[in-house]
Amino acid sequence: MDEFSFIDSIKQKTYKQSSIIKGIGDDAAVFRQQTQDIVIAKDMFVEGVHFTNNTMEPYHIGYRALAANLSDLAAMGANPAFYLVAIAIPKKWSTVDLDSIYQGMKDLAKDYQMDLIGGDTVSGEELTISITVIGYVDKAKAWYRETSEDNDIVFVTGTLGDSQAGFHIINNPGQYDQGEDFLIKRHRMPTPRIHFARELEPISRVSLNDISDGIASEANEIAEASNVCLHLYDSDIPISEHLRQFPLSLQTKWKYYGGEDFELMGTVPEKDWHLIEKAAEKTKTKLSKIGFVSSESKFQGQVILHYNNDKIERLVKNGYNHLRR
Ligand SMILES: Nc1ncnc2c1ncn2[C@@H]1O[C@H](COP(=O)(O)OP(=O)(O)OP(=O)(O)O)[C@@H](O)[C@H]1O
Ligand SMILES: Cc1ncc(C[n+]2csc(CCOP(=O)(O)O)c2C)c(N)n1
Ligand SMILES: [Mg+2]
Ligand SMILES: [Mg+2]
Ligand SMILES: [Mg+2]
Repeated sequence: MDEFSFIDSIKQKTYKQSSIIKGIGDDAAVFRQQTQDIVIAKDMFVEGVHFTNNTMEPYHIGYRALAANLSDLAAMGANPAFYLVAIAIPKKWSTVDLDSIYQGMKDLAKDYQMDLIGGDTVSGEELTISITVIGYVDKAKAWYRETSEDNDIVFVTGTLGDSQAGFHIINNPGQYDQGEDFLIKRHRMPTPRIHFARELEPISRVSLNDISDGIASEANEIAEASNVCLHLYDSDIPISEHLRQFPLSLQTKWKYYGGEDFELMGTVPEKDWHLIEKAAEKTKTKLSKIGFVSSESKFQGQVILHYNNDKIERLVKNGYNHLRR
């Protein structure tokens, strides 16, 4: 295999998006846009940091890398259209492995009619994939973290902590007999909540964030950006039945600080709560009300956790942090 036949092998023969003018094959891609706002995000996926040859098969590497990127488009409310893939490939990876990585991306991209329109290929020491995703929202309909207000309802999709539980099971084989496949799949093939997020478009205001580093981190990002306090009820944080087999200390650690669940959390005015419920119903997405927003100055920019016994404490930004030394 050489670089050019590799590129040829990943190139789509046809494109699904009608706005594409030039896809793979020149110095850059070209698409034409007139009426909507364009949303762009990038996330990297690195061997030894996000996966090892023990935690993921090549197919999962591609799937999970694109899923994380799509999750950011979901958090903006965007409709995905294009992706570009830069990949650094160590010598030990075979053509078959690379095909599987791209098949993982392709299968997920198909669910959203996305086209691969470019990228870059280099050799490297660790497998590294950097994806850029591009999508659209109606004019001025992207959802931002800084729009949360007093009395909003705080919500989250899905269940939290599953991905880290799956990661733990992969690393401790044979020790758990319940929900193994479910939890491991949540780690390897998370579902970006695009369909749910797209249904929110009629709502006047939603503050939205995807959960890549753990809800403790993402809830604080909304609180800080909006200068409000997010109050969360510990007993309302949704976890799967399979997470309950683990010691409480691990359940707590994973649901708040685990990350890589790629669920969405956000806040919405009380009057629009029924619209969020409708979006969840229509897209068969699990939805939980987990708290409320206050603007009291004492707790501005903070997240407060409420326990059943009326005890409260600050939930600090202790999620996954790449640069914490
Ligand atoms: N090295 C960088 N250079 C330029 N901008 C960056 C860089 N790293 C992050 N950003 C920007 O900083 C903002 C926050 O990025 P961050 O990666 O924390 O968000 P995220 O993708 O939602 O989280 P995660 O990476 O955990 O999925 C985004 O606007 C992102 O584009
Ligand atoms: C081999 C291996 N070691 C550790 C982890 C855990 N992990 C890596 S990155 C991340 C947060 C999200 O990253 P990002 O901020 O880049 O989206 C988490 C929880 C893993 N998945 N695989
Ligand atoms: Mg990022
Ligand atoms: Mg994000
Ligand atoms: Mg991200």
